[in-house]
Amino acid sequence: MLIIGLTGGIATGKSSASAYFKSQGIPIVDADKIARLVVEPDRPAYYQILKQFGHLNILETNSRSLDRKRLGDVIFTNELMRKQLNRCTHGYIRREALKQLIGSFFQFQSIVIWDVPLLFEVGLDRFLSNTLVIFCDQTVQLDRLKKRGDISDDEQALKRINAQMDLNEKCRRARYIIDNNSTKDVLHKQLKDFLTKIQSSQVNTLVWFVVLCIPLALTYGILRLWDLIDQFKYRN
Ligand SMILES: CC(C)(COP(=O)(O)OP(=O)(O)OC[C@H]1O[C@@H](n2cnc3c(N)ncnc32)[C@H](O)[C@@H]1O)[C@@H](O)C(=O)NCCC(=O)NCCS
Ligand SMILES: Nc1ncnc2c1ncn2[C@@H]1O[C@H](COP(=O)(O)OP(=O)(O)OP(=O)(O)O)[C@@H](O)[C@H]1O
Repeated sequence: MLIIGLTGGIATGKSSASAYFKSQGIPIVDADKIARLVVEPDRPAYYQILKQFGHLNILETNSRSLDRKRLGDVIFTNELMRKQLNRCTHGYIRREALKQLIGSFFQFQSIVIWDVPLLFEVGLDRFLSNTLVIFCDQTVQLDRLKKRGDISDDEQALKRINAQMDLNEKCRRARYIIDNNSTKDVLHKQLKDFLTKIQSSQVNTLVWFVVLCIPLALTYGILRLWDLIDQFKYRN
């Protein structure tokens, strides 16, 4: 199974690229989605966040859920707190992502897209030979970030952009780059060409399937057990 690490800057078009890949029948392991899942009330990461940030009013008014806007405002203006939040969440995000990747392997998928905004920041590129960066100029990025609605001014938007590795540096480290300065149609055309190129370079995966079957099944079992132990530990 070919795992393609998809990344970019905030609002450069990762989700738009993922949506295209999904429309082509390719499974997506989405780190942003997983990050939402692992902080739902009563999950272990939820309790860790409450312990670290509970004094900062980070719950929604009439529910036990995290107020994501408020937590975002806190961590995108404070590097130390951002690192603390990463420590509370990243281990759980990695574990869930690994489970989903193994799940795709056992569904005989030949390609999986792993959409990880912080792929280079957390060093995941060391394990992936196929990394794809969705790039656009910073003026376009700022414009798209503000148009999306949750951020109103340049200062706030720049804080979010600067909370990540410089996009040009990500492009330097990537194996493939897609320029998303133009329309979505142009983006889709480039992604189509990318898929054609990558599919033609695939080797026969049957041998790998046989070799990896047992170790991956064991890893999956261990990850499930680890989840159960964590749930039990935090509930009591
Ligand atoms: C801060 C939170 C609550 C804001 O939630 P919100 O719904 O407003 O934004 P969302 O989760 O959709 O993220 C939007 C984008 O922000 C950027 N981003 C998110 N977290 C981080 C971070 N810790 N550092 C730098 N950039 C980040 C990414 O580009 C992401 O695509 C949320 O992003 C979060 O829990 N972040 C910590 C987990 C994490 O690192 N997620 C990124 C996936 S690895
Ligand atoms: N080529 C394009 N033309 C016009 N709008 C675009 C294009 N690509 C993306 N957008 C828009 O820009 C915004 C950001 O795109 P998208 O959500 O795909 O980025 P992202 O990298 O996944 O963002 P995040 O880092 O927040 O998860 C969205 O509103 C999207 O519809």
